[in-house]
Amino acid sequence: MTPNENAKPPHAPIEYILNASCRAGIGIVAAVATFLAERDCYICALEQFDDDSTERFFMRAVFRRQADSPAIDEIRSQFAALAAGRLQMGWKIHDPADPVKTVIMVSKDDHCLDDLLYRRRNGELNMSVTAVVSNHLDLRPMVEREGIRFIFLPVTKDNKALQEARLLEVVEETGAELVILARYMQILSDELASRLAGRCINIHHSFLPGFKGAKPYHQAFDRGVKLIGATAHYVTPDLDEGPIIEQVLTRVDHNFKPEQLVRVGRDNECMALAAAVKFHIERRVFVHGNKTIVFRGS
Ligand SMILES: Nc1nc2c(c(=O)[nH]1)N[C@@H](CN(C=O)c1ccc(C(=O)N[C@@H](CCC(=O)O)C(=O)O)cc1)CN2
Repeated sequence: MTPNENAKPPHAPIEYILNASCRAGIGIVAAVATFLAERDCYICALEQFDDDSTERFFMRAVFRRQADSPAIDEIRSQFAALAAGRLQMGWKIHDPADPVKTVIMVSKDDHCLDDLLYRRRNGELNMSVTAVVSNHLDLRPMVEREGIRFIFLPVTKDNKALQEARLLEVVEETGAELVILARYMQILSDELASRLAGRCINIHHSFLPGFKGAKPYHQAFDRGVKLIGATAHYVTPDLDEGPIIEQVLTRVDHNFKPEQLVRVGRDNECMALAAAVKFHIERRVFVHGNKTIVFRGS
């Protein structure tokens, strides 16, 4: 059997991810590093960012517990005390070994869904897909072939609220932490978008701000663009206006026919969405106002 290059080596030490943010100031990194060192924890990655405009500080630390380290829940409760003190920190310690429970929403286009499921299969995306929800039946066979639950929720002007309530039930009953709009072609209501704030990622078929609405690549052809792109962003009530997580661009020129632009567009969408989902799952993304801080690592 060919070795899976993505597979983690057996007995890889357990790593935890600390995400924290607070008012910028002196000694924050030192305080966190000292806290971890005093508990015999080894910091194997640390990234931080100071937003001068809002005097806000953000950090992502990856650390390993060692033989003499307290249990992780003990570390969490002890860190709560530190964070509640002078630092006044918002924080969370994640166990990256836990697959992120995810609901994927699709309409008729299959390229992003297919790409995400492949990357899940090869271990690139540590997510467990609890359901695929669609307003069309086109992709049911490919989803059920993967052994994943397919939920058909056709949307009309009259049943939109009911179907959105059903979607929220699916998210809650499956414990989904993430919703991915993988070319889902219905606009989520303000209420649903707000309920899913910071945990719903959409792929937009252009380099935002760009060509809105139908046939963006034909609009690109008519406009004679030299670059085409795709944008993965968190969903907000404002269509295509959510915090951008990742963008992918490809240089094109006058030789590209519309169908070729569509093909390049599909690849861009898959790459931008997969990268954004990976950053989210690896706890590399902070939302700050209507923007993101993404600790991409080395
Ligand atoms: N609240 C939000 N919902 C959605 C967003 C978003 O940014 N905020 N993004 C869209 C995806 N999308 C572009 O990326 C998009 C999808 C659909 C439409 C649209 O006009 N849809 C029509 C119906 C079309 C159809 O049935 O095929 C509509 O909803 O009336 C625009 C942009 C996903 N949802």
